[in-house]
Amino acid sequence: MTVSSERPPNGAEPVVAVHDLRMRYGPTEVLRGVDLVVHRGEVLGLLGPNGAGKTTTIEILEGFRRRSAGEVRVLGADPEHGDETWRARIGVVLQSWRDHARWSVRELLDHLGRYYLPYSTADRQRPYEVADLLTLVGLTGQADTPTARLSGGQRRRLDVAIGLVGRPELLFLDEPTVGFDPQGRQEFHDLVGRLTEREETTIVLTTHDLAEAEKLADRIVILLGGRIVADGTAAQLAGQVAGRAEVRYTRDGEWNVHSVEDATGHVRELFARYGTAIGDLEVRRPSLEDVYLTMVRDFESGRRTEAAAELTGAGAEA
Ligand SMILES: Nc1ncnc2c1ncn2[C@@H]1O[C@H](COP(=O)(O)OP(=O)(O)OP(=O)(O)O)[C@@H](O)[C@H]1O
Repeated sequence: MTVSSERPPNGAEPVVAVHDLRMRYGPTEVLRGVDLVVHRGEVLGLLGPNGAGKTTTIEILEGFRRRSAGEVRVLGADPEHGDETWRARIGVVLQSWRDHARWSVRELLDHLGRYYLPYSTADRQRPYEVADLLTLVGLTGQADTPTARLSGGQRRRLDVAIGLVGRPELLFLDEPTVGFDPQGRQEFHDLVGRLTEREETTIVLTTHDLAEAEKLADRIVILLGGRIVADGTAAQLAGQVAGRAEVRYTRDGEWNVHSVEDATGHVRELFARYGTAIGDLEVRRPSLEDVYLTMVRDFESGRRTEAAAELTGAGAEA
C-alpha cells in the first residue's frame, strides 16, 4: 500500500496520509511503521498510553518535528516542506500559551488574526471575525479581560480560539479538555460539533478521556508499541476485541445476568419463552474504555512474554 492509493470513494485526496512513518529518538524507536489516513470533515481520535508517541505523531504532521523515515502528506504537501500558505490552513491547539499576560482576549486574537489576512480565499475568509470567534468558543463575556486573569477553563477556550483564528481546514487538538469542568467539557464537545458541521474542519485530537473520544471521534485509532493496532468506529473496535454483551433482566422479580455474543437474538428468545415475566431489561455493550484497556493489557502481556522469551533465549546462549 502506498499513500497515494488511499483515496475515498469520491476520489478526493485525504487530508492526512501517512505510510510507514518511523521516528527514532537516539536509540529508541518510538514510531515503528505508522499508517494513517484522515479524510475531509472527519474527527479522528488518536489514543494511546503515556509515551506511546501521539504528540510525536501530531508534531510530525504539523511540520514541527522531522521524521526519521516514511511518507507523510498533509493537505497535499509534505509537512517538512510546507510553506506559509500551507501553514495558514492548519490550526494547532497546544498546551496553554502563557505569553501576552497583559493583553486582553480580544487584543490577542486580533493580533494573531492579522497574520492570516493574506491567506484569505473566496471560500474561506481569514481570519475569523473576533466577535464570531468569541461567540463560538463562549468567551464573549471575557473579551476585554487580560489573558492572565482567565480561569483555567477559560484559558483553554482561548487556546482553542487561537487554534481557530486562521479558520483552519485541519485542526490539531492535543488533549483539549484537560482542566475543564463537566460543563466546560460539554460546551467544548458542542463546539467541536459546530466546527465540523459549519466549517467542515477536519480534526485530529488526542485525549486520555475515552468517553470523550467515543463521543467526538468519527473514527478512533490506537497507537501501541509504535504502531496503529486498531482503527475504526468505537462500535467496530468493540466488535473486534470483545464481541460479548451483557444482558441483565429480572424474571418473575429475580435478577439474571448473561454474557452473550448475540444480544438481540438472546433478548428475542427471552421474550418468546417468558413473555411478560421479563422485566428491567438492560443490554450493556463493551464501552470504548473496556476495549482500550483490553488492548493495552494484551499488548503489555505480549511484551512481557516476548521479554521473558528473550531472556530465556539469552540464558540458553550463555
Ligand atoms: N525530544 C525528545 N527527545 C527524546 N525523546 C523524546 C522526545 N520527545 C518525546 N520523546 C520520547 O518519545 C516517547 C513518545 O513521546 P510522546 O510525547 O510522543 O508520547 P505521547 O503519546 O504524546 O505521551 P503522553 O500521553 O504522555 O502525552 C516518550 O518515551 C518520550 O519520552
